Amino acid sequence: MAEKNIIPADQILPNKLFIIPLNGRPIFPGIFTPLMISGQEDMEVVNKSMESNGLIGLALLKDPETESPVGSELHSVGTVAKIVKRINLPDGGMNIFISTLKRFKIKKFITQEQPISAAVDYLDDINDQSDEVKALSRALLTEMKQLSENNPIFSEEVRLNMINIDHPGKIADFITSILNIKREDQQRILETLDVQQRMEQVLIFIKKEQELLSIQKKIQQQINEKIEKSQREYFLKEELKAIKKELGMPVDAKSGEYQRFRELIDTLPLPEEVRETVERELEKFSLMDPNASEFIVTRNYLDTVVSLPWEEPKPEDFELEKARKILDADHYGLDEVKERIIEFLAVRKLKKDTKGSIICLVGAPGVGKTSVGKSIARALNKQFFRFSVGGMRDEAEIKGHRRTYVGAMPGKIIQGLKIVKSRNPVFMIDEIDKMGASYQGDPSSALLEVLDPEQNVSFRDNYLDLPFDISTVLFIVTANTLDTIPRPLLDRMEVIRLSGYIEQEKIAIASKYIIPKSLSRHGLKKSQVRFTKAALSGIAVNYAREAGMRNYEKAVDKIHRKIATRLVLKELEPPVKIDAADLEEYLSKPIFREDVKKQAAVPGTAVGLAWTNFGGDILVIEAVSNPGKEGFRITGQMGSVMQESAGIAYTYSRHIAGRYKVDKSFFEKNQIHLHIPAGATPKDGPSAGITMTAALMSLATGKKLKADFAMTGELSLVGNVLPIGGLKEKVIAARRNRLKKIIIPKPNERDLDEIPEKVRKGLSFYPVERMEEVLDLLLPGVGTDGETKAGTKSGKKKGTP
Ligand SMILES: Nc1ncnc2c1ncn2[C@@H]1O[C@H](COP(=O)(O)OP(=O)(O)OP(=O)(O)O)[C@@H](O)[C@H]1O
Repeated sequence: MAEKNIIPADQILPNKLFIIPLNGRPIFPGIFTPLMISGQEDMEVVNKSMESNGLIGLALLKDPETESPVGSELHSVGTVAKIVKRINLPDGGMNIFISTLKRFKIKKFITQEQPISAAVDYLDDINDQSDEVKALSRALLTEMKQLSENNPIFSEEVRLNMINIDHPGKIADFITSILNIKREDQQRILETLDVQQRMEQVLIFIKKEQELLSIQKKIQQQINEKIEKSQREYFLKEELKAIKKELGMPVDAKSGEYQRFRELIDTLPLPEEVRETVERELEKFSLMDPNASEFIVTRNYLDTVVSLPWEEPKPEDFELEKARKILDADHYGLDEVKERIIEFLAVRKLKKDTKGSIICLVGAPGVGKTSVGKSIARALNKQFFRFSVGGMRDEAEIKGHRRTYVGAMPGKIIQGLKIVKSRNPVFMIDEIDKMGASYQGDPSSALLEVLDPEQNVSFRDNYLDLPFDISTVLFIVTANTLDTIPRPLLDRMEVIRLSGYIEQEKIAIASKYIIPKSLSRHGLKKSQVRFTKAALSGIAVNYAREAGMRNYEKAVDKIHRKIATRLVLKELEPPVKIDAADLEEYLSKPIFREDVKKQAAVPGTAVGLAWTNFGGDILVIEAVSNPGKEGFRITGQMGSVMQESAGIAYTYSRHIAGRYKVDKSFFEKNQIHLHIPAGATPKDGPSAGITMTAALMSLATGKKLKADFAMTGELSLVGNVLPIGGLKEKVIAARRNRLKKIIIPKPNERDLDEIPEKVRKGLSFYPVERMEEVLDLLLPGVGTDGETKAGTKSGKKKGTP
């Protein structure tokens, strides 16, 4: 205790002190710090005190802005300091190092004006030994430690300093002096002599500081994260760019695309008008924001333009012999078709000018139109592209939409060229006979533009809006019938007919082409399945009696599918033999069981031959009578021409009835009903005239017509038999249905030459000029002699026995 009161001689503190006003913050006792002295009066104070004891008083100005302060403007509690070192600065100022010793309180000013001097009392800490103070100082130290750990401002040195301070009051003083607190608060702490109170105040400030610090940290962290993220992205992007550059890849999507377009436009042989437009578009593209919707539109447009085959096509190079071989290899029969195609190709080779050639392949579904088209492409060594215009109502499908429409696309022609990447491909346009028209324009006129050699040199697609020469494209169009093809289109085409197959041909096509193709489609080997000839013929007769091969192909596929399943399930052992008797098991009951001859075995029925979109077909016409009022009724979806034809048949039958021993009142006392079964299929045309008359006459006479006969021919009102179309198809149909005797109009006799020998074989043809001749053949001996024979020279059997 005695030791504590011993004070070093140089620290015996005087009652009177010169005072230096501080405008910053108060300086607490127990601190060693530099202090800048700039005012003249203050320097004088320093000098004076240096000459005596070296002690000065430091007191805080109440208002930091005070210019030349007087004593009363100072806080009354200050700190006495010992000047340790004085350094005079070259600019006339002064820097002193001071060690602060103790608090004082101004009792009275000796001089109010500067240099201010005052009589002072020194103040001691009070209440600094209690347990609370000890606890508080521990708490202070802990808090401070935490604070300094989280904040680099409180350096290591400061931390050490604190640990070495043993006096509780000094700990509080030291912490206050380094905390970031307002000067007034600091002054208040300076004035607090009760150590416990002082410490409590300081603790609050530490807490505030900690809060501040944690907020600061949070902000700092957020900023760091943001910076880090953007920096990270930036660096990654830069790195990616560098990698791409190294690999020679485009550096960003847009510039990559731009570069690609640029290179292509520079190298492609574009016509002048095209080049100008494309350059303009590319310029626009380069200035566009990649996120703008227009950007995609322009990019797609440029992409379409540069993807088109602008290069002049190489001259056609094919050998006729080779072409023939390819056609032969791909197709069975079709000799006439192949011949026509070879002729067409020969002219092409001689003429060198390949512009404006259009082949139109007409025939029933499945007769091989598509496959012939593909074969032509193969023979000419050209790309093949096929699209259908069936049901098309909008000309934009052919000519494209204007680019102003959302989702606009080029038409089929340009799309096709883009796909085949060749200027002289074969384009097959299917179902040209089924094109529609609507308010969206007439696709047939657009097609005319495409096909017309005068116009297609500079074909202009709406989307592209640039001329493109498509005259080097070889167009092949297909149709089931020529009737509905617009005349101007038809005039420009070279029509080649495929007329359908007879049983023998179907069997040959099936075994050579359809079955091998179907086998490989079903993963079967040739050695695993064997069809007998009877089976092949059974399919043709009972399941696929139409002109083409479609249903035949489907039937074969069905059989193969089932075989494949059974082989996998090990229900069958290869090789599997398919005979006629097995067909029902694989294909269920036959579709065509009923024999035509049986259908037509009652009076009032007659077998006609028809020619529809599905090829040639047979037509059984039925008539019945009911006693009652006279009348005539027709059913069976007849078109208007056919209805007229029926009317003529009725009138003419009535007219000649008397000559065939028909009761005079038969037509007056009976209602006659004429019907064509398969009523769901629309039928039209005049060629059933003689058949309807034959049916009515059979009804009227009550006699069956002679079996085995089929017929076709238009009937005029006075009984002449007029020529018809599609004879070949009709004959094929008759043969398919095993009808051997065919009555045809005499003028059609010349068409018989077109019918291949193998089709005609075994058939008899009866060319006729008059209806009476027909009836002579079908109802022999019924007509009154003399009258019926009138004018008959023909009606004789003609054909190959
Ligand atoms: N003479 C033939 N020689 C070889 N295979 C043929 C012959 N005729 C038709 N085929 C085959 O018959 C199937 C049907 O022919 P394709 O698809 O060419 O008929 P299509 O006339 O184009 O029919 P659609 O009018 O329905 O398009 C094909 O598998 C085809 O190879």
